[in-house]
Amino acid sequence: MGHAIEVAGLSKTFGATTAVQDLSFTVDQGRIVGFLGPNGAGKTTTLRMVLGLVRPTAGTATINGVAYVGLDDPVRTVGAVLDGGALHPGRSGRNHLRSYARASGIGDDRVEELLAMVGLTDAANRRAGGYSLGMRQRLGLATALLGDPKILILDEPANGLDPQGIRWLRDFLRHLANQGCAILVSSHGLAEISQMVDDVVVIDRGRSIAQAPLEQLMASAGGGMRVRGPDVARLAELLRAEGATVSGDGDLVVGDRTGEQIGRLVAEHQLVISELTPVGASLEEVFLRLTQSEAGGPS
Ligand SMILES: Nc1ncnc2c1ncn2[C@@H]1O[C@H](COP(=O)(O)OP(=O)(O)OP(=O)(O)O)[C@@H](O)[C@H]1O
Repeated sequence: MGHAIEVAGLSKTFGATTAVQDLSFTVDQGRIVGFLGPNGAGKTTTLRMVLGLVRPTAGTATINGVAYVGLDDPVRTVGAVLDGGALHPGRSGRNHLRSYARASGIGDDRVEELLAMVGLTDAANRRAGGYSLGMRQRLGLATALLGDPKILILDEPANGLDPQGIRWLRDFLRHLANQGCAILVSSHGLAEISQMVDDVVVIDRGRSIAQAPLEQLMASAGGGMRVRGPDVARLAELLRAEGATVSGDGDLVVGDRTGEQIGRLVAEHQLVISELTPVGASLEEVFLRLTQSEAGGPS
């Protein structure tokens, strides 16, 4: 089966500005992919190209193998929230959803189902203009999900959410992914979405600078993994034998293995360790290091 979302050699220039340059990545069913980059990196432009709102200068963006404009039933195939979900401030949350539902031939029972899913049933008759940012984000999500799409594209969904809101979003998106949804979420900060994504695509000035499962990215871009415990000397031998970078005597610092890889080796050889933790670099530092290492120019 093809990819839910596939971006291949995608580029977009606006006059002299190159917003996106030769970008390629995929999103598969059941995965949540974080699309990361500082402000102006080209995230929104990319999402808009995937959604057929901006025409690429070069390359392709497809949904289930076809361009968005060629989809038979876009509302039931892909849901998107751009701009935090634009809404009519005078309308109630329920009427907002009903108007979108009617435009797509979707019944009012689906509206009620979604209000309950995003926790807005009690606030459904209040003016959406008076909603908190978190409530507006949830109304946007509900709108995107009206057609029960299996692909979801969210531009900065965590923006402005408090920790509780971010946690709610994380659980909500994970639930959808577990049901087979493919989800692409953009963010300008890694910390905001680190708890909710499986894989990350990092872009800077329109170009991809890293693509990997989050854990792998942390292991390679961060300060490594620290291991403590009675059997670290034996573990160091084993790791060196398979070519890993290992430093330290008492505590080991392993530069290029994920926690899972080290854990497997420990289990395989029945070693005893007391601690296995990522070293030093916070998520934000990892992200800054990745984006700054590119600042010297193309390699
Ligand atoms: N319609 C447009 N006309 C001209 N330039 C544009 C247009 N849209 C985007 N750009 C430029 O393209 C670059 C990428 O912008 P884009 O909005 O895609 O970045 P972003 O990563 O989404 O950033 P942000 O998080 O700030 O929205 C920026 O330099 C921006 O000024």
